[in-house]
Amino acid sequence: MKKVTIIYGSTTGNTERVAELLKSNIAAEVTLADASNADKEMVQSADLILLGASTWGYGEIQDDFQAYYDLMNEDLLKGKDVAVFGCGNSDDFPDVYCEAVNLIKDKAAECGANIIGEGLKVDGEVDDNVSAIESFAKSLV
Ligand SMILES: Cc1cc2nc3c(=O)[nH]c(=O)nc-3n(C[C@H](O)[C@H](O)[C@H](O)COP(=O)(O)O)c2cc1C
Repeated sequence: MKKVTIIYGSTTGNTERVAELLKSNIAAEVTLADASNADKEMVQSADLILLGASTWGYGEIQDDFQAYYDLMNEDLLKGKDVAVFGCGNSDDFPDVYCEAVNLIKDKAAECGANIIGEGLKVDGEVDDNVSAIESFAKSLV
């Protein structure tokens, strides 16, 4: 069975909930970790890594994930398959909607990761996006 590691940053719990829904819907052995508890081994041992964060401030990466983002490098990610996800709000922040997802994807690509798909952006309430989250999960493995 494939090994998938999901690393997320979430302030009010929305991206955490998305990460849990992804875990439930991916047919793989899944390790789930908050970015503040993530370690190198869980990335090295995974066939696919999902990196997720919400966007705060004005187009900024959620705080816990920002610290992880700063540590992302070639040594960690070169040649690894990576997909990205995150929560945001397009009504209130149309110009920087889910910008964290874009920033994480760009940094992972710069670090030599193979980016899988466009990623998943969850707009507003998680409950309104469950079927899109399930479809994204199923598209990955
Ligand atoms: C002060 C504040 C700033 C925010 N800034 C952005 C933003 O720049 N872009 C965006 O798409 N969403 C923004 N949001 C919406 C959050 O990303 C959204 O509520 C998200 O679901 C939070 O996810 P979390 O609970 O995983 O942290 C902001 C929300 C607040 C309250």
